[in-house]
Amino acid sequence: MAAAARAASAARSPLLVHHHRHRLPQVPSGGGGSLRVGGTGRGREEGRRRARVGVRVFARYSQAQDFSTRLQDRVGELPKLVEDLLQTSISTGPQGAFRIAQGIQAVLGVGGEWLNDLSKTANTSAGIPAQMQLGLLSPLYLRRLFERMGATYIKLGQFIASAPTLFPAEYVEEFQNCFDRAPAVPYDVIQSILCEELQRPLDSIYEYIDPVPIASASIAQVHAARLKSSQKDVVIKVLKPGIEDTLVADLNFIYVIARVLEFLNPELQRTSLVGIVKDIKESMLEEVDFRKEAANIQAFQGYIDAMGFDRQAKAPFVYQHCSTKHVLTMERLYGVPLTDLDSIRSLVPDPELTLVTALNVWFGSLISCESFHADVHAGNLWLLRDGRIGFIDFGIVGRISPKTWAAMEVFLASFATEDYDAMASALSEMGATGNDINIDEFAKDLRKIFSSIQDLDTEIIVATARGPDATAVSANVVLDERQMNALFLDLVRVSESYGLKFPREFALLMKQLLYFDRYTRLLAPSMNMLRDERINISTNRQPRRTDRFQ
Ligand SMILES: Nc1ncnc2c1ncn2[C@@H]1O[C@H](COP(=O)(O)OP(=O)(O)OP(=O)(O)O)[C@@H](O)[C@H]1O
Repeated sequence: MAAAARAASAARSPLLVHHHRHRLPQVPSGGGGSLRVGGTGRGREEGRRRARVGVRVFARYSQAQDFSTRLQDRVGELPKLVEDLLQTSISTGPQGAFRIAQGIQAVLGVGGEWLNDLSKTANTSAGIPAQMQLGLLSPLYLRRLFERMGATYIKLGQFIASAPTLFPAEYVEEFQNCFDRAPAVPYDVIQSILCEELQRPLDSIYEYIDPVPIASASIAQVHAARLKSSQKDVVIKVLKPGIEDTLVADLNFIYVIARVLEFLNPELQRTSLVGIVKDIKESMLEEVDFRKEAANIQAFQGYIDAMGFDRQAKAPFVYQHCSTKHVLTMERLYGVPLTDLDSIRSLVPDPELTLVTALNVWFGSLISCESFHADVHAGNLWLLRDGRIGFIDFGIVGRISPKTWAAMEVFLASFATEDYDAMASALSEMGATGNDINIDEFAKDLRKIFSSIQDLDTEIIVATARGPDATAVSANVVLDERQMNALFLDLVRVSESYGLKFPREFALLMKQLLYFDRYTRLLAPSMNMLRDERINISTNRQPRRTDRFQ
């Protein structure tokens, strides 16, 4: 029987490779005798039942043995792990314990919501709905938990939403809704942060500061102000108090979890979990360093000037003398979002040219600027009162490698000409993992996905044309964004089913293109953004005057 059990168990579990080294456990045998598989009638049945029990017990035992063997193999790495964890907890300080307490509170809060929702479904015959089955790990409840946990997790949620190549589609979709609005910090607190950061009396720098913020998100709060010296209108972006410590404590906590998980399960090293966490940590800490944002703004303005785009576009001027790591004072831009068609019509005679300009400036930055603006949602891309395009919020920027951009260009050209074979080849090039890909089949699947675009956007245009009222317009815009995201997720899902794995920069780029696609449907419905000869996507572009666009 032992041999039979071992053979049966080995066939099921790949973990049993080492089992010849271990003694078999004592299997409970009921009547005291040894297990028998053979025999007749009830006896044979009983024998089989016991054998099954034996196999299960054996498999569990084997897994435990296997686990401990793997741990033993890694004992040598233990000192490094302990040292790493110690250093991390020292750099976290007492804030760590405070955040754990807040975390428990958040888990209890969302746990209560889950139980409440669960009790509502208890009277129905359908059982627990699929979206609740994973408890607090279900996308909806995890998103709510992240929102309660504040800045780090909201940013993490936004990272998940922008990385369909790394996370499951349900989570990517749900985290699109990650709400980044937070209660405003009282003005007297903001005032004391400003005094401390700028090291001078505020009335020597600013003529006035509006105590009511223009915006308050999880990380920063923005106030309108006027400079004393030049009487220029500015905005002051202030990092909220305690945000950096919270971020460090949270990211250290996430790092510790990732490090321990990887120690316990070396398989995870292949998914480079710790590497991903390190990258997230780095990019988040960059976002709270406004000197980086200031540098991004200045690099972008430098690119605008160098390319002769200064009459078409601008980024806000940064006032260095009243900016620090945690305070960013910049020129106040006045304008309307690119989705506000009525206001745009009142500012420029031809909204289509506005869009052409925005596209040329942005596409040009992909190759001619050290980084590109990677968050061109309508709140960050404005038509200014003087007819120029204003780019704001350079907290998230991307950098694209020449290899990805080369494949991306072929991808965009094939998209414009609806050449799905070329698109399949370009995507295979970009996400290549060495697998053989059936390009014909892949191309057919891509055609199916992209043929849905046309229907989806017509709705938006009709709704906008008929509804002069702004709320109707924006309601449609939200719907549009979700559909576009779904489309992109489809693209990633189908590509992955062919074994492709895209770099994150591809997802970042696609997301921006989907925003631009939306603006195109709204501002220039008859224009094909990828085929229009006024729009220069190619890397062979030469710097030139672009006055003809406006
Ligand atoms: N230079 C500027 N001129 C005018 N308004 C500005 C300027 N910069 C920021 N704002 C206003 O402040 C808001 C928030 O600024 P910003 O986007 O930089 O902060 P954020 O915390 O990254 O916000 P979000 O996450 O919503 O993008 C903007 O949506 C805009 O209304």
